[in-house]
Amino acid sequence: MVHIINVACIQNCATDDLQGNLACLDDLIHEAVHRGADTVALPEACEFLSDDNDAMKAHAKPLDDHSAFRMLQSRAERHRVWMLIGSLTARDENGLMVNRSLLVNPKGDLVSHYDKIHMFDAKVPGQKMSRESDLYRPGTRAKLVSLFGAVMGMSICYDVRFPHLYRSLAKAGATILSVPAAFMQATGEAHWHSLLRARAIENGCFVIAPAQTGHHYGTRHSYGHSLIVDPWGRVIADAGTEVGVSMGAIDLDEVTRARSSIMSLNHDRRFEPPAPTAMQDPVNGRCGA
Ligand SMILES: O=C(O)CNC(=O)[C@H](CS)NC(=O)CCC(=O)C(=O)O
Repeated sequence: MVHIINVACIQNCATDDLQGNLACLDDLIHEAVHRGADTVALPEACEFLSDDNDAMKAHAKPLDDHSAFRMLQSRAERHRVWMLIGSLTARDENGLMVNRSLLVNPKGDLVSHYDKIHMFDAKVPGQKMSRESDLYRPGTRAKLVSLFGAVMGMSICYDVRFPHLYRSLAKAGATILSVPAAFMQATGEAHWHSLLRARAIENGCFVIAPAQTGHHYGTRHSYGHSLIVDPWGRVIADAGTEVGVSMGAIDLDEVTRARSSIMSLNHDRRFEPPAPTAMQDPVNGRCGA
């Protein structure tokens, strides 16, 4: 097993200009390879974002007819790198739209994919209501993949708010967790670093989180700050807010070090859930008068 993996997080700002987005990604991938990356990680929805649902639907293609997928796959092969395509807007075997994360090996073969499980249906102040579930068919299975002999658990963006997903990935053997994202500016400022560091610390895992940044359209801004976090919770790469590439060396011995010091991953205990209390306000969890 390789112990050091040189990961590049690509940080871009997708719009509804597919060719422009792909040209930008192509340049950034080139830069990442030039800087010594053996693994290149791209954000969620890295190839296309539009506020027009009809444009999203028209863009969503099955993988065998997906020009962005074909282009990125060819770059993995050309540069002989592993590529985590954080996600593409695609269609499944039944023609339903999925927010799909893909791992491509250095030969250009698609090794595995993961469909985002948790749909971002949210009302953030100052933003239009987000209803991801209007467009996408949510995934129903968690996925592990092998990367240089390390086990990586896949996820996407809003999934980061559901810690039991990562617990199950770590329990099943993951030592790296991928969380590609297009996190909102407002929620990113409040939550992004904390959520990612918590997932790393509580599971003794590296977290790789390539993210989108900047102004996409209308009122939509992404937070940026693509992060790589080590299993002790140290941020080893933070891309800030510019479009670009940030690099981090993943030393898998850090997983052993963190887990042999704090063994919380092995200290889970079964317990009875608390009985619901009639006295509690179901919304705020406060005791009734
Ligand atoms: O729309 C697409 O096609 C791609 N999907 C996304 O960008 C998704 C749904 S809008 N974004 C998030 O999950 C942000 C989560 C977030 O910001 C939070 O949890 O605070």
